[in-house]
Amino acid sequence: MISLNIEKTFGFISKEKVFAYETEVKAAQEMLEKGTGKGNDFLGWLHLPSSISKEHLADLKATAQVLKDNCEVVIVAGIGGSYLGARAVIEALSNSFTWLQEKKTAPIMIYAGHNISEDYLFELTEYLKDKKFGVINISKSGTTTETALAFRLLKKQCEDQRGKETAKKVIVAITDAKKGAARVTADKEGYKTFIIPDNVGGRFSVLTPVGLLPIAVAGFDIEKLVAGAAEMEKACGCDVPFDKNPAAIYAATRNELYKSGKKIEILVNFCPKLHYVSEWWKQLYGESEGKDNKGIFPASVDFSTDLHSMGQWIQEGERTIFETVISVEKVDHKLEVPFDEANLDGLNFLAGKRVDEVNKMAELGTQLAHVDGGVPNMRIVLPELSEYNIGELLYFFEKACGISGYLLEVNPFNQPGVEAYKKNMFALLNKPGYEEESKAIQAKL
Ligand SMILES: O=P(O)(O)OC[C@H]1O[C@H](O)[C@H](O)[C@@H](O)[C@@H]1O
Repeated sequence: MISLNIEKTFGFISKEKVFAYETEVKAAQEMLEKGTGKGNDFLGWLHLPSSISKEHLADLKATAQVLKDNCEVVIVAGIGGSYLGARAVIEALSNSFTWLQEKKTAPIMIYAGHNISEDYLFELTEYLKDKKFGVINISKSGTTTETALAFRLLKKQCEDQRGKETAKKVIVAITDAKKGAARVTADKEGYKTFIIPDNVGGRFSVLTPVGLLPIAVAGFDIEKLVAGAAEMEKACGCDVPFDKNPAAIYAATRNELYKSGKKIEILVNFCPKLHYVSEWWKQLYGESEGKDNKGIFPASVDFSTDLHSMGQWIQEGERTIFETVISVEKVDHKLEVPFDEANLDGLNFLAGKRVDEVNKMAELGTQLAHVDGGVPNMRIVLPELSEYNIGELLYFFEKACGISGYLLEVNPFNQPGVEAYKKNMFALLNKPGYEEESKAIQAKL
């Protein structure tokens, strides 16, 4: 089971102040449970893990098998909540060099629809020219420009290369039950589809087919992932006392730190496979809390890599930051530092030690240095990088985010600010229906 340690924040905020949140956190928990808070039509994620049926998982696994059997490469087309969860889990669990391995046990997973780079899309379509590829087209609204544009290209290429019949088999759509262009296309073309429930927002959708299908295609055990999340659903439940409830403690601690002037939270890992877990976490907290001119700014670093770049800022820059470190207790493989007779590099003091021991000392040394430098530090320990532990971690962050947003008194489940750039982009591109906006924006240029 994953665990949370907040001891290293106590030099900056007091334990009493954190525990003083107990009543407020309870109220936030009850608002989530009873659906009486802001954004209460988006609470479908709350009891999602415990409500996923065996039949649903079997359907996802069967579809994943069709893609595995018929594709060397699968493109996950989506943006924001429609791709980050899948990518976070897949990269956390995959071999670091999976796409270079000769013997493949699952299709190569590639992501698209999360940018509008012509070079990215050109190079992708070039690469796919001699590949048997399939596409998972993911969009809750079904109208997101980035994803729709990539899918238009990929659909055409898949049909041209593999024929309409095969394309129908290897293209899967995950979208709204009724609305949106992705739904219209899927129904017209006869694609296999999965529904994103109305009451689950994009950034909370990793345990819906949005995350589960790509994760299953990549060869990972979605039953264990869901079981881990369900375990955490229990551990963070409304009935669990404050001092035993990790989501409650995390939400309270970060809000108290925020009140004390720590405006930026940096999510830290010492394992590059967790890079996209941080990207997922940034969307979860950034879109949920950054509104009404409030909210902790969620940032992330990969250590020890970024200790050689951002380390200086974190150690001695403006003291408005705190860190939340994700630490992985047990690594998957064993590699010892070899003894070298000549010792030209002077590394014989490490000979015989596991590489992970060196990494763990880097981690401990960093924590002590940053705390000494004025950076409060929280620590989340994952026993190992497994489906089960990752499932726990995802739900822990989701639940804490719901509580934290209510503590901050914002609606954690909307994202009105995201529309501003879209409106301008459509006006600049003369999208039908944006005639007035087009005129207004042209006048500004
Ligand atoms: O799934 P979609 O409707 O395509 O949305 C994808 C993403 O883009 C939107 O603009 C929102 O900011 C995100 O919350 C969402 O996850």
